[in-house]
Amino acid sequence: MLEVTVGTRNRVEVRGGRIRVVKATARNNGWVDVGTEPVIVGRNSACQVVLEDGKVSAVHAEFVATEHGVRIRDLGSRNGTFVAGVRIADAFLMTGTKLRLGETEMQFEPVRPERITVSALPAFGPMVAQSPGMRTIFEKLSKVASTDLTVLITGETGTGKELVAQAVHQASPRAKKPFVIVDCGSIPPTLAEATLFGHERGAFTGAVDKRLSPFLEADGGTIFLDELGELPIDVQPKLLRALAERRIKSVGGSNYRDVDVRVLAATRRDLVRAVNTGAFRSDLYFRVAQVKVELPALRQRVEDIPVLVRKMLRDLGDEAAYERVTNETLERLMRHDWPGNVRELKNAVQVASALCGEGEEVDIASHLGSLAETPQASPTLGNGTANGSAGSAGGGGTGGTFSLASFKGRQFQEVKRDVLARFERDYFAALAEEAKGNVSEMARRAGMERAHVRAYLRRHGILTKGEPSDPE
Ligand SMILES: Nc1ncnc2c1ncn2[C@@H]1O[C@H](COP(=O)(O)OP(=O)(O)OP(=O)(O)O)[C@@H](O)[C@H]1O
Repeated sequence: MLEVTVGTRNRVEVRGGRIRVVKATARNNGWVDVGTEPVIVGRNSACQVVLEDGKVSAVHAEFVATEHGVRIRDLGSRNGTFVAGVRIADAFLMTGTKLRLGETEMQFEPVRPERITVSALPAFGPMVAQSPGMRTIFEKLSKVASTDLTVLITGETGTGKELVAQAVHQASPRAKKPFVIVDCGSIPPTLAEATLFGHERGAFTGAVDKRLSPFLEADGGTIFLDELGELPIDVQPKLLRALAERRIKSVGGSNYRDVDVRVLAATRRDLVRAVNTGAFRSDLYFRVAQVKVELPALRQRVEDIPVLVRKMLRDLGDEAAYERVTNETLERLMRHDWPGNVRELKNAVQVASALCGEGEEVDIASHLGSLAETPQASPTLGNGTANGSAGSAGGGGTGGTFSLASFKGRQFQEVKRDVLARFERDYFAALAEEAKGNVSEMARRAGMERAHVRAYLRRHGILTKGEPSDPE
């Protein structure tokens, strides 16, 4: 059994370095240290190292200290980033080397001694981790939580961006005030301003009622701007002004109102790259990214899997079941590539825990990918299958029966997968009917997150036509 470390603040070693411009003009010609906070180099005046070079992009490259050395990442620049004469997208710098950005030559050297020790925390709010990367993030979050700094959280789907935002709010002095989520990805472009800042009755065709701004709903608390990268470009300057001046005016309103909110934002998109393509305003980017938190994909931190599994079983009220998760299962989980990240793991743990009998092995590895968008499952079960219908092993709302004869000669895991798929389809079809297709209501009744419910609906082709009756 792999052991789980749950303890107090510990130390993590990262390898830092320093960079300086050796040729061409730069506002800062001295050495700039590269630590665990990213250093952005580019032409934009908000960059930490500003290069006055027409061949350099607004935000060109980023440097940050990691356990593997200083990571240099090209941020989608037009003319590229070169390390020792080789164009790179992403690289780790371990030894002194020459860099070129546009026509500017730079130099990198590792710090002496090479390793910087930073504090790290094994947990933050409901989140747990074992990997040095996540523990360093928890340490950073624990420091910024008490401030009013704006935090930009990035990461693939299911890495925990919303959970981080909630945890920061909970750990902040604003915890007793509202936490309001605005999903910028689902705002129709024409309604973006009215959705963000509210509108008066009759302000435009269709504005039959007055609508309060989420900034006012969150007064004294925190607003979480999810999928910020999807915000239409024409509303971006208005958001920037609202953040800078801390006041807003509703569409059709005549007065500004002061707002007291802490802003957290998240995006799956690489926003800094969107700055270079012109899809996202650089001034808004730097305003929102006062603190940047980049959540690694689960496949990049597989050592977190055992502690996550244990925590998930604990949340399900059965931490003792961790003893029934074999090393083989954990190893299989660690080899999986996790397209759905922690959400996919949580789903597999929930299903495995629900299906395993008393004292049986918790077979999480058999339920991987159950959130992936796969075509309809279970071709061999239910009504109209080639198999007879002797005996029933469940059966659901759509009236099919599972054929015991169809189990014969087939491997246990395969049959179990089929039965489960059939159960999922019947369960969600019945739920959709009951909740009249309202995804929020379905999520409430099922005790699941909306994203999960949507994934199951898509997987089984239920309400695929844009979830028409879902008012979200
Ligand atoms: N470190 C963690 N510890 C425990 N649970 C976690 C952790 N990270 C994520 N989760 C769980 O994984 C699921 C997905 O997390 P969340 O919704 O925050 O992801 P997200 O990055 O916002 O996803 P998306 O981009 O798809 O909206 C949630 O159920 C959350 O509780």
